[in-house]
Amino acid sequence: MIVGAAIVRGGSLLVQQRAYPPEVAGRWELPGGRVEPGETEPEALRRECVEELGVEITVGTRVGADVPLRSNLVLRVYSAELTDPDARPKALEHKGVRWIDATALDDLRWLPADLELLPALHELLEA
Ligand SMILES: Nc1nc2c([nH]c(=O)n2[C@H]2C[C@H](O)[C@@H](COP(=O)(O)OP(=O)(O)OP(=O)(O)O)O2)c(=O)[nH]1
Repeated sequence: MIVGAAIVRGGSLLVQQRAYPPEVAGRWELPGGRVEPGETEPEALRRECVEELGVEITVGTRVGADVPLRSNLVLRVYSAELTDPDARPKALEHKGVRWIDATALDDLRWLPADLELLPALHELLEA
């Protein structure tokens, strides 16, 4: 299971730009990663956000349907907020991070699997 966090603040979504591997470097994704043995999905998201962004998040509810990835993996997204709304997420393992509003969702060069999440992300940001 791969989990992703749709972190929203004031109508904007936090996105991060992959630095590796070369095939996908420069493409955008949601913070997150693999759920390790013994972790719950929210625990994995909180760990990944500390590792990738240096921030604590509060995990909410599921966003969209599971997206199948290669080799028996699926991507499952949860809504989230910064626990401290004034925290400044940093690109610790990525090329960059950015807050985008709903109008920018469709213009980003996403990882291919994330395109399936766009309707649900629109709904989340426009709610
Ligand atoms: N974090 C994240 N991964 C995504 C998204 N969309 C998508 O296809 N993926 C894929 C890319 C990777 O193949 C996989 C997550 O790998 P990762 O490298 O971020 O995870 P990780 O830190 O746990 O690393 P590893 O143990 O797999 O090396 O999921 C997304 O929006 N966010």
